[in-house]
Amino acid sequence: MPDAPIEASGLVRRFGATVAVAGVDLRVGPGRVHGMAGPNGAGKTTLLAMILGLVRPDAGEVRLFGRTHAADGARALDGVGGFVEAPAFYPYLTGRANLALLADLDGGGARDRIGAVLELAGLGAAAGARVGGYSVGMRQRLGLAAALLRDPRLLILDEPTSGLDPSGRRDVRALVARLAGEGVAVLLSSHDMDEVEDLCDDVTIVAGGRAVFDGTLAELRGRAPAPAFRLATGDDPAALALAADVPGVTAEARDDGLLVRAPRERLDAYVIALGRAGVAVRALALESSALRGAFFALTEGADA
Ligand SMILES: Nc1ncnc2c1ncn2[C@@H]1O[C@H](COP(=O)(O)OP(=O)(O)OP(=O)(O)O)[C@@H](O)[C@H]1O
Repeated sequence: MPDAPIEASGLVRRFGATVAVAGVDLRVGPGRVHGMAGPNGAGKTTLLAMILGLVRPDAGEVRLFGRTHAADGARALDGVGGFVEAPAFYPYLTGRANLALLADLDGGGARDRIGAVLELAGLGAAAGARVGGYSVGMRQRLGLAAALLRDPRLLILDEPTSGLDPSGRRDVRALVARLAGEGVAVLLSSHDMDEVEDLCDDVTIVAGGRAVFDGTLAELRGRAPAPAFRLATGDDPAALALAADVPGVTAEARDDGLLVRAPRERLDAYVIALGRAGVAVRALALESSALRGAFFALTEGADA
């Protein structure tokens, strides 16, 4: 069996008295999109930085396609592209010139790929403008273009859609899905469980420097509590009483209506029961998705 794009075990990293990462294992297979989610300060960026060889672990080992930073030096990053935190560029140079500098450092065929990666990242039109004038989203796109210059088989992205507007997020998600379809392994961190749900095959949820969940998206869904909905009716006390009669549905009164927890098919039964009982449904909106519920259940109370 060929070596996995990422095989990391027992990773630990301290900063003074702070234990940023307290013993994490991670495996990412080819063509998989692996999400790393967790609250602020959970240790996501430190983990990605250790995997990219930017931060040295106090304990544990990272193997990228079987190579280690300690034994293989810069060669450990052959076939690996990515960035942690916001990607940095020269503001007085154009996007294209910044990529040309990086391509010269990388060598190989990187120079020939500049035009193509600018297009892929949706920056074709802005390639000739100085980076100093770029928006946060455009810098993010340039970071992605830079990561793609290396024609990676493994892409490591720290919050790649932060700072992007909805259409930018959609573009980046489509690009990640397309690359994964071509066999590229992608490890990305995200605060957005909807994005993780949309994009990822596998998920590691980190809290307080530990992996509190590591598995497939389907397994995470299996652990998820029922989603929550906000419900406004013509008669909340009657609706509350009716909820007790529908199996699988729980409801509680809130200042602005009711909060109802139920799997979707049970929710349908409840809404039909409300109609039959003459209770008007004025508004029904998703408050928290099942996956967000799982995220909160796993990370609440963790020392993050
Ligand atoms: N260079 C550093 N020096 C000191 N402490 C650090 C350093 N880098 C990270 N930390 C600390 O390590 C912990 C984990 O930080 P990290 O940035 O890895 O978390 P994160 O999950 O990426 O958070 P966020 O979602 O806010 O980006 C935090 O308590 C942070 O303050």
